[in-house]
Amino acid sequence: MKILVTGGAGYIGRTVVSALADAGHTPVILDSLVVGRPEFVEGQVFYHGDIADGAVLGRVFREHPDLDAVMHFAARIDVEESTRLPSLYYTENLAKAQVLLQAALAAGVKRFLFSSTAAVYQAGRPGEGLREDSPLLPLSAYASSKLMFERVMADICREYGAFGMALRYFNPVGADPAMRSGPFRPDPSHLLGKLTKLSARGGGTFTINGDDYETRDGTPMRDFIHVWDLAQAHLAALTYMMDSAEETGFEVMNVGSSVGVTVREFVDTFLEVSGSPLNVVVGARRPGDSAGAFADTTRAREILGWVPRLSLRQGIADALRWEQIWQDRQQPNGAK
Ligand SMILES: NC(=O)c1ccc[n+]([C@@H]2O[C@H](COP(=O)([O-])OP(=O)(O)OC[C@H]3O[C@@H](n4cnc5c(N)ncnc54)[C@H](O)[C@@H]3O)[C@@H](O)[C@H]2O)c1
Ligand SMILES: O=c1ccn([C@@H]2O[C@H](COP(=O)(O)OP(=O)(O)O[C@H]3O[C@H](CO)[C@H](O)[C@H](O)[C@H]3O)[C@@H](O)[C@H]2O)c(=O)[nH]1
Repeated sequence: MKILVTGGAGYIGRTVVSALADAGHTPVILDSLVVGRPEFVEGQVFYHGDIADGAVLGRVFREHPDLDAVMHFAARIDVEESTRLPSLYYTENLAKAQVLLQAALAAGVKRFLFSSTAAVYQAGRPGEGLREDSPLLPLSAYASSKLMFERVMADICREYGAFGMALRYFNPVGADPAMRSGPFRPDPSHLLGKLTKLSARGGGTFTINGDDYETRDGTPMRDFIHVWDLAQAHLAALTYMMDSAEETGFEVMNVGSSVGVTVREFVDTFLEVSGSPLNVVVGARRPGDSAGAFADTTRAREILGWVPRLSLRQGIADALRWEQIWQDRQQPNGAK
């Protein structure tokens, strides 16, 4: 199958591009490189442009009249930034996504897969997994823009007789196990990114943001999903949409490991896997943080036949290995 992958020069999109190619599909990447990396599109079918640029979209759909589906990853993803610049997030993640969706439908591409997020949910009850019908409470413009586009998609897919799916990712970790892609931001704010950078520097102090939450050790809980398992969920979703050939529909599905891991447990696992001599301290809560929860992935298991296979330890190990490779690639003359 031939798939248009927006955001295919980014972390998750590029990893899915590799998974698609490994499975014998043909990815066509559309990315503005506003964040994504030119290295990730070398050797790929690549269109450099914005997802809402009519001229670029015209070229993509004219030159690839045989596209079977769109996988839409392109977005702004910084939660904190979205609280400062909500208009940017509604433009990029909602308004532009609608332009892309309608261009795809007008070109006759009737299967559309969208990257949504667990950030749309209200924090769960301790010990209970979040289901797709659990209460929603997006706390940032980022999360709201994702939830709003889910709804736009549901309505427009029905109007056009198309099939849409939104995958709500929990916390992706790791890298392509074949090391073709991985996290690349120089100054990551998320948990594993920060730990990995400290470890690469040979040590330092890591601060746990609060230990007075209602969890088993007081630190927030998250559900970490290996990015390669996440990529496999996209393949399963693609097969499912193709098999539903004549159907109009819209499905929402959680993609997580179904295992709740606290920040403290995560840090301990990281220290074991990396062997890094980090100094771990407890600081204040991060504003806007929640006690968190984990995914109930019954729907993805039953409907897509998808189950995660890779452990958190492997996610951490792959992230560490990727960090080394990525740093070396950024220093082509061997200078460090
Ligand atoms: N990384 C996570 O933790 C996470 C969690 C939940 C959901 N998601 C979702 O997964 C998707 C991919 O995330 P990621 O981590 O790979 O992010 P990323 O920033 O690495 O990749 C996003 C890509 O989209 C491109 N892009 C952004 N705006 C564009 C535009 N207007 N036109 C064309 N290209 C544009 C960027 O250049 C980049 O290559 C996003 O939709 C994100 O909301 C990510
Ligand atoms: O130095 C740090 C960094 C993080 N944390 C804690 O680790 C947990 C996880 O934080 P992340 O920033 O890694 O991830 P979030 O669960 O906050 O989720 C956000 O980042 C995710 C990517 O990791 C997704 O993008 C998601 O949509 C977005 O809400 C939080 O309790 C956070 O406070 C620390 O204790 N210390």
